[in-house]
Amino acid sequence: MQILTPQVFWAQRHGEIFLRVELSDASVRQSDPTATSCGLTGAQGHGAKGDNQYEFSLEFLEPVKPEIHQKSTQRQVDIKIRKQDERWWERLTLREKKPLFLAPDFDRWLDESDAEMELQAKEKINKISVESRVRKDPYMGLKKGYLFMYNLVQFLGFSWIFINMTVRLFILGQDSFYDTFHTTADMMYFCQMMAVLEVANPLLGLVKTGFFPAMIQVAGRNVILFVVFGCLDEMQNKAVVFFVFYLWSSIEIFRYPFYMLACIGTDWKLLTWLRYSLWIPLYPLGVVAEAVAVIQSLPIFDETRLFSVPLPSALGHSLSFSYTLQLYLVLMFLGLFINFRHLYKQRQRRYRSRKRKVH
Ligand SMILES: CCCCCCCCCCCCC/C=C/C(=O)SCCNC(=O)CCNC(=O)[C@H](O)C(C)(C)COP(=O)(O)OP(=O)(O)OC[C@H]1O[C@@H](n2cnc3c(N)ncnc32)[C@H](O)[C@@H]1OP(=O)(O)O
Repeated sequence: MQILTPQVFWAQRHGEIFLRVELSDASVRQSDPTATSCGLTGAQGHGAKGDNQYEFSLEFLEPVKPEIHQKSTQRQVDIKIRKQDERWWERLTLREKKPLFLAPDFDRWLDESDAEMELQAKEKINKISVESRVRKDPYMGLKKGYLFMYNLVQFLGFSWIFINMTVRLFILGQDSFYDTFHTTADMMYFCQMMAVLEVANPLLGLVKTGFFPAMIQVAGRNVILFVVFGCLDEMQNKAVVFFVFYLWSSIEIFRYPFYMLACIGTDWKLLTWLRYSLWIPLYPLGVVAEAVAVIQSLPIFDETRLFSVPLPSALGHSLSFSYTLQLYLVLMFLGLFINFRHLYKQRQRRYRSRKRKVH
């Protein structure tokens, strides 16, 4: 019996080869696939020249995986082969001259860029279906609602402080420096007490923030606010209060709205940039302003003996709290280093992942 070659149509994607063999009602035996070739042997079916035995073999341009999916239907034989490496082939066969029985399958045909778009769309659908399969946290809405409200309250509080100080600066000029504490301290107390939640939030798994950087930030500010300014009347009308409060609030009026938008899955480019860039000048300036406040408070603590630790008479009268603050000054710069590194990494991570998303 004469053995004929069937008409074979082909198309490709980055990861697969599709072959459509024009053989109806075929009983097909697949030739043993190798890493670089595939075909059919002894296929009995109805082809272009009627009922007959058909076979073909193709030597591929690049290696393929040995497992082959083959399906014989009333109209045709479909063969799907996976490529060894997921990349676009410039042609199907090793030999540049295409065999006469081979033609493009225009029903499946895509050029490289269309196939890439199809791949991206598939990946997107897969991602969505995986996400929807992951069990939803039943308290997600509650958590997001709480975080949104927290950030909103902090945003309003710090905006009030910032606007109040800016307006007073315009109206009173330098004179406004000296009564910053009396006009804004209550609101600052409120905001900074609330900020303790920022240490609790990562512990409760509500946000991905590192516990340690948040603790350094909140504890560092609260020592300055409640101990250095809050406990010493003499410090409260010093100009340094203005600079400390102004630097704190300048970052927070951008950080909290950024978090608010994150809670509702939104991201404004400019706001994100401000949140991840403003700290570069503001954080060191803030720590310098805080250090000036601590240094100015040292003689006052020495004089007033506030928080001094009584010592046995052989060792002297008492140990001034200013020694603790001198140690704190060293910790401040250590804290600055830790948080500066943390914020730098956060910035890198944010912009690296965004770049990856764009490409
Ligand atoms: C006895 C005491 C000892 C202590 C000794 C310590 C010494 C202290 C020295 C240090 C002194 C510091 C004093 C401070 C001075 C100043 O503040 S000066 C002014 C300038 N300051 C700043 O710029 C700092 C601002 N602060 C911060 O950025 C943070 O507080 C941080 C903890 C330092 C870092 O923020 P972090 O949250 O880690 O980074 P993010 O990238 O923003 O967040 C991570 C992810 O978590 C999400 N998230 C975080 N919080 C919230 C929230 N409230 N609501 C919703 N979502 C939140 C955020 O969206 C991120 O998610 P992804 O984007 O999905 O990653």
